[in-house]
Amino acid sequence: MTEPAPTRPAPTAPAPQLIELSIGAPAHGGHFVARHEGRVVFVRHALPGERVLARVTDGGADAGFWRADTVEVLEASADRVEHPWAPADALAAAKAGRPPVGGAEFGHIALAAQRRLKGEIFAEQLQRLAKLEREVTVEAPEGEYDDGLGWRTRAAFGVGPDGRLAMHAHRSDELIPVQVMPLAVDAINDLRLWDLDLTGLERVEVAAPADGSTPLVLLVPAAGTTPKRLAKLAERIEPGVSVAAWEPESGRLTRLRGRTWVAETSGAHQYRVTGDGFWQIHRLAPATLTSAVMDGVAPRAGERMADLYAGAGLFTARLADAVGVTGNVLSVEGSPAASKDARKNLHGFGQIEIVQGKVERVLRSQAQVLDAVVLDPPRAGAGKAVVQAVASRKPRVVGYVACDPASFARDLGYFLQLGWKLDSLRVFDLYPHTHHMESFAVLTPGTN
Ligand SMILES: C[S@@+](CC[C@H](N)C(=O)[O-])C[C@H]1O[C@@H](n2cnc3c(N)ncnc32)[C@H](O)[C@@H]1O
Repeated sequence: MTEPAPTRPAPTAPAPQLIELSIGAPAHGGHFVARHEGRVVFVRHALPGERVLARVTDGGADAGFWRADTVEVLEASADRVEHPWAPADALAAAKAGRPPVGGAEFGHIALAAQRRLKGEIFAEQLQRLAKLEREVTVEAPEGEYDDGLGWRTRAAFGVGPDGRLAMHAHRSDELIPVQVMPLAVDAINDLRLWDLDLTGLERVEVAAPADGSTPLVLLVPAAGTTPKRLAKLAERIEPGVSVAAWEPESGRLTRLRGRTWVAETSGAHQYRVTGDGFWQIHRLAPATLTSAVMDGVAPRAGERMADLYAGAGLFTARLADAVGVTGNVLSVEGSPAASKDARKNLHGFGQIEIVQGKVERVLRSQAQVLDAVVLDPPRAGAGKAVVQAVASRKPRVVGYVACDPASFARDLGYFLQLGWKLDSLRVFDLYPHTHHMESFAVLTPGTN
């Protein structure tokens, strides 16, 4: 089952506040399916086979389904463990009379069971959306800590009305104070942002490269905050860290101290990533995914390739190394800032053509023949038009990196309809303690 679309008709009558439920299968989106008087309830913070008391967070007499958060476990699964992060622990939060923060909704599940459940969810999406039966095993990235913590090189925080560091509850505007975030790398926690009075900010975002190079703190000002106040705030942040003011609506990025970008490393390459530009979040993701892409697509010297949704050029550089000076890599990225970074990062390669623009438009305007294509779209996936445009270039192989099993399965369905087959699929647990996962599929022309 898939997480339902966010918009539903407004309920006209209130649901009971607390209900007792028997928990069934996992559903995509971090929920588990239960039924109450015949109605489907999507329950968070539970486990299959459990009996729980849950608070209805979204429901009404005429609603097609309800949502609920577990507040007490009446019969626990053997896979239930102590949550590693108190603000995200639903049971502790219920006792304290507040909702849990989002971002670690699988923390109550043993890591091995998290991966097993993710495999089941992925397989269900394949079966439902691509009509493909396949068992899915979820791999831990090589070098992962055994507690699955300390992986996030990027973190975004809110600021509470008292000026303290906070995070949002799931699907809510409510801000819950937070301190140490155990999912983050040490360099983020070492900043001790929770000690600061952040009044005047709406949000703080931190990027801390896995190789230990200088972190960047982005201060997102609340309306009316003066440049003087931002400069004062920047002074209070640990020395040796870059600080910039960032206004997401205008895209304006103002240097307050150090640089407005971080230097990331993957293999022999260095990448500049400006502001909130995209970089894979797990400290091991760049190596894990690059190695999967290179093994799966096996680029050959002299080939013509495309790296679509290329970001700062993580895969482009490695593909260019492999095809060499007689080959060619078309690197397409939609964000002007990320594309500018890619231009800087890849300027040493004569065989790379960087194009800034939407993939769907660029593919329409370029008639280049392609031997192989790598695509790594955002959560919404590539969509039918891009799949058709890619397949029409008749590449020998397509490598599809995906962070959402539902949009991937939908796009895979389009490839299958066009006479392509799924050669191999790897799913990686690059978001431990959350319901998210990352996958890499190798697709080739021909039928399964
Ligand atoms: C999941 S990230 C992958 C980036 C890169 N492959 C990496 O691993 O670092 C997706 C990228 O696609 C870009 N993007 C989103 N929609 C796009 C579109 N329609 N056309 C081109 N790029 C797009 C985003 O700006 C983002 O950089």
